[in-house]
Amino acid sequence: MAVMTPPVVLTIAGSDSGGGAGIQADLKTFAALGAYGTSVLTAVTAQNTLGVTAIHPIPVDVVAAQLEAVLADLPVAAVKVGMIGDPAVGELLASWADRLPNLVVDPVLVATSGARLAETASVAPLLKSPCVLTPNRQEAAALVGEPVETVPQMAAAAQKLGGRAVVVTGSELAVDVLHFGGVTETIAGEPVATVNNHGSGCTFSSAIAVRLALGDRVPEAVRAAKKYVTAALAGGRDWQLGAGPGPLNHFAI
Ligand SMILES: Nc1ncnc2c1ncn2[C@@H]1O[C@H](COP(=O)(O)OP(=O)(O)OP(=O)(O)O)[C@@H](O)[C@H]1O
Ligand SMILES: Cc1ncc(COP(=O)(O)O)c(N)n1
Repeated sequence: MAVMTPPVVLTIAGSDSGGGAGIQADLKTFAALGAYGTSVLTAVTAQNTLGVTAIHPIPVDVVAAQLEAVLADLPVAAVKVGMIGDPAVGELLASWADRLPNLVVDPVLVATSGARLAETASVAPLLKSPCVLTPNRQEAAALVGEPVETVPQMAAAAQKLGGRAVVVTGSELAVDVLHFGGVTETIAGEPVATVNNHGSGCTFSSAIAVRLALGDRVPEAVRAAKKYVTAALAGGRDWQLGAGPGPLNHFAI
């Protein structure tokens, strides 16, 4: 039987040893949605559902070598960027941006547990690239320098941030705001009552990258990713993995 070649998607992000967020969430999302996942590690975190106890940034030349190795050999159709632990890596990725197709940037700054994972300066160089930017409200507030709590404030922030498109995510509000092609729209989902939300942003941005790799336009990709993250949150509502906020169930679709 002939086997179809899946689209190749790349995640450039940090490792979460607890498996719920970062590279691990990204690769599970790619697999669940039918893409072949590749990865460039920017940092190793010692982390579980309770918090982050150590962060080891990967030296910029080793990040560059991983990126070159993947891009030299595999037909990458979309790229998701997560945690960037070092401004030099942000500069490196910005210099490569025109060779990173269907770029989705999740400006990871603070973990759900409250740990600082990266500084705004690390992601700043990439903000000028033609990417789909997916900040949560806290990250959007840090990037625009204004409070972002309400849906109108999410819309204002989405319009201020540049790039190909911006989606400000609303976490437990289950409402996101997309600004694309001069149009701002609210994307409302079903709220899921769960404590297991660790890695929801990583999962959402990775799902957008897969859908772009499969040929969706940005609004369709964002809507499909919203459906997927809602299903993965609902599918992990009742399981217990770790004593803190647990992971999503990426294969509950
Ligand atoms: N309880 C929930 N019910 C429904 N949708 C949710 C819920 N929590 C998050 N979402 C959705 O998950 C997606 C990711 O958004 P969120 O704002 O949680 O990202 P984030 O805070 O960056 O995540 P993280 O930092 O945990 O990786 C968005 O589409 C958001 O609406
Ligand atoms: C390596 C890594 N990348 C991203 C996150 C954000 O995810 P969350 O906000 O759900 O903790 C994380 N905790 N760890």
